[in-house]
Amino acid sequence: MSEKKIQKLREKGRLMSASEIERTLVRLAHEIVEKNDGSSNVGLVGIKRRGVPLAQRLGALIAKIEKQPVDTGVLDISFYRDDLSTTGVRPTVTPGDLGFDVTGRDIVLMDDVLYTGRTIRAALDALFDHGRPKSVQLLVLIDRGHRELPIEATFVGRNVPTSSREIIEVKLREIDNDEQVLLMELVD
Ligand SMILES: O=P(O)(O)OC[C@H]1O[C@H](OP(=O)(O)OP(=O)(O)O)[C@H](O)[C@@H]1O
Ligand SMILES: O=c1cc[nH]c(=O)[nH]1
Repeated sequence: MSEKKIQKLREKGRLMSASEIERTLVRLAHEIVEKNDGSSNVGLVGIKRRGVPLAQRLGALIAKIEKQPVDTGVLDISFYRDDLSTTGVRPTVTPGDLGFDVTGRDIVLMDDVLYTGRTIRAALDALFDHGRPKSVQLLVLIDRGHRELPIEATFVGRNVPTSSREIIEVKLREIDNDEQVLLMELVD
């Protein structure tokens, strides 16, 4: 969960190309099916924004593997973030439409980058306002370390050890009109 400050960034290198992202998602789709003994009770939930295309793509891949559709939903955590002002009046949270009933389901929550874990903490709050899943697993395309909360991913596209001056930029064609993962560095 980054602070939206203007920061100068320099590209250090490309971590994943479009085809590497695609191959990684194929592997992750197989891992989800293997861990859940199929997909009949699985529901995929993408955290807005870049978790959403990941959930849609994994849904399509799993449907192809298992030959049955997979429920896929969207979680908007904007009102659940702990970086909202603590002095002002907090908005009353009304969960938006996730897309399907999560109660009793094996939910695979997903996002592009896992860093401090604060986005996922907020997402779990938001998810449980929608219902009570049987289990929640976490999938991230990139785990860059630096956790501030006891959160770990069940499925990881790639582990990328980073320094605190580095930033991972995931670009997905549905949102960014580009498809790659870049390692960036803050410039003083
Ligand atoms: O583990 P955390 O420290 O919470 O960081 C991970 C989050 O940071 C990014 O979102 P960001 O808030 O930067 O917004 P973005 O979707 O506009 O990139 C990323 O998409 C994750 O959701
Ligand atoms: O490096 C980071 C950290 C949090 N979120 C990102 O998208 N990249």
